[in-house]
Amino acid sequence: MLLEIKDIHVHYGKIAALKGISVEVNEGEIVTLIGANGAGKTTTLKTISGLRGLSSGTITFDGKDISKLPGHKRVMAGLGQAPEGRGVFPGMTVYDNLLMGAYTRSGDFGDDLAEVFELFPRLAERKTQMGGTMSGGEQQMLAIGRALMAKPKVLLLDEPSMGLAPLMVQQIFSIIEEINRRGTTVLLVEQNAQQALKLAHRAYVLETGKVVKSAPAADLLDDPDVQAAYLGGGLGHDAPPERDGAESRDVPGEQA
Ligand SMILES: Nc1ncnc2c1ncn2[C@@H]1O[C@H](COP(=O)(O)OP(=O)(O)OP(=O)(O)O)[C@@H](O)[C@H]1O
Repeated sequence: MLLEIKDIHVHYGKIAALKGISVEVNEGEIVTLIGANGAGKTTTLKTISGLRGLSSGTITFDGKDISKLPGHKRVMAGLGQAPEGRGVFPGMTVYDNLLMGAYTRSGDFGDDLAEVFELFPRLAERKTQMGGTMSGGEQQMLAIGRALMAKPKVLLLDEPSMGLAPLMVQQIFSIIEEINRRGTTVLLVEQNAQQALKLAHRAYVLETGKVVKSAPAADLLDDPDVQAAYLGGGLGHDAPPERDGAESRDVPGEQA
């Protein structure tokens, strides 16, 4: 197992946000955490990346206990993050934003930059544009591209679909699938349960700081409780996900 979160408890002051969450991520998987607002999804991700401290429990990554490691050392160990709200540096160019993602590395990263531009042709076109003037979807691409520049083993994604038009959500999700196909493990937090369950291999459902279900994502798409609570009251799903990623490299230039 590549990443194991075991029985973590996290507090904001006296408020218990996570009450014993356990999540496992195997190498090569896309795992998603879904749940209502306030369930603890973002807090789980922040705790894994080191932005929040634990009250108890352990986080093991690549065989090592990283529970007490500072955030930048977790990035160096191979945990990359595209945070909620994207965190793009608004006054820096797209190119410089991407270089910031490689700050933990030494040596040549030209090949990685070329790969990011291949995955996101839009970023290549807009290299010299200021990050803050990019559209919402483009900023999401930039945040993911920047995280990839650290060459992560696991990519942590916090609500990449937030605020984006459906077509842009499709594009971002097909690129995430392609990134995974090329070898990066993904832990995805999503409000958009339908899309997340179509993309992921396995999923955990969080409610008020606890895991209430975990199963293969396809099973949860068919689960009546999950449909009622998170999938628009049983609208169900349509076509199965594209798993070959064939279309993800020549994404048409849509605005969010
Ligand atoms: N900085 C904070 N201070 C106090 N309480 C917080 C803070 N951040 C989160 N919480 C609380 O912790 C709980 C979990 O929040 P979290 O943001 O992890 O949920 P979430 O599942 O990601 O929700 P959303 O989908 O709305 O982002 C909520 O009750 C929230 O109010």
